Amino acid sequence: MPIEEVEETAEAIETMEIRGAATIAGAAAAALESQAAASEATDPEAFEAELRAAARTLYQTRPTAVSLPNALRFVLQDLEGATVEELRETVLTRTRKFRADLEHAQERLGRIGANRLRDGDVIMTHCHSTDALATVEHAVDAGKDIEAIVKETRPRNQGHITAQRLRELGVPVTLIVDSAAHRYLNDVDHVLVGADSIAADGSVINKIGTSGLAVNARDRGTPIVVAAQTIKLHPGTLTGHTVEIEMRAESEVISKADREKIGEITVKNPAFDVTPPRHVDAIITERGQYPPESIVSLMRELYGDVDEEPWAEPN
Ligand SMILES: O=P(O)(O)OC[C@H]1O[C@H](OP(=O)(O)O)[C@H](O)[C@@H]1O
Repeated sequence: MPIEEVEETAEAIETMEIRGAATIAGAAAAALESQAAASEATDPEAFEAELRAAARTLYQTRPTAVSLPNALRFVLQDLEGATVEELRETVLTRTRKFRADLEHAQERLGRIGANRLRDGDVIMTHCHSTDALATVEHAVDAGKDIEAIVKETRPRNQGHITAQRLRELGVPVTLIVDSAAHRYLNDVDHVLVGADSIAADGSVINKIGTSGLAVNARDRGTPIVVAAQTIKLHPGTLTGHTVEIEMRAESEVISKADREKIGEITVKNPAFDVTPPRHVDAIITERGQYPPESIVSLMRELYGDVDEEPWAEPN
């Protein structure tokens, strides 16, 4: 049985109290760290079984952001240690490293992404991405004036979080409903979004509405830039796996009362969509800027072919 803190983290990820691909990964690593620190296992097998159970609880929360399994894999792959204490030390060292790397990567990605933004540029955002905002923060720190048109991002309105963070950076914000994006793209220099997963062919899996925005941006000739640390690279897609798109509750889209008033309808609420590489101009990572079609080389270098899940129950 995982400790209470792991259960609480899993619940918070599921209900989106903890959300955003990078934040989810950091929280999952922190939960594994707590599990390892609190474990009272007396033999290595029991300790590893506890960690695997904790990882499974975290893994089952949301299916699309690959940063979550990438975090779990970083911590649990090929665990080394002959005693519980050695194993605990390995896990604690890895979880701390993972969390520190996460912060450094975002900082570095931000510095690289800021090079694309020029003084006076207007960006359009979709959803709330800490990686995307890191690029704006670095541009602002470098003294550039940036303005933002922020899509509200139905149904959960994460655009409000983006608007608030941008205001904290002193960036002037215009909030629009999602369907107004095409109208305002003429005023925009870059569409700037994050990612939950990036597939080997360079497809970007991000908040529902990203692919439509990218099509509109192409129509208007506005570049679309994706800010995504390398923990968003989905190594399973190297071996033919597809990225599962999370379907969320109907209640996020329509209230029970409204639904009953309308009569018999089907409601669908996919949380993400897939933007093909031809609609993406650049993917900014902490390792540099990549055309989407060449991201596969970075994926292979960093992850190789990953097929196993180190948190699976042993046969
Ligand atoms: O890792 P960072 O850049 O913060 O966020 C990446 C992505 O995670 C979010 O998903 P959700 O709101 O958790 O469904 C958005 O789709 C956002 O673009």
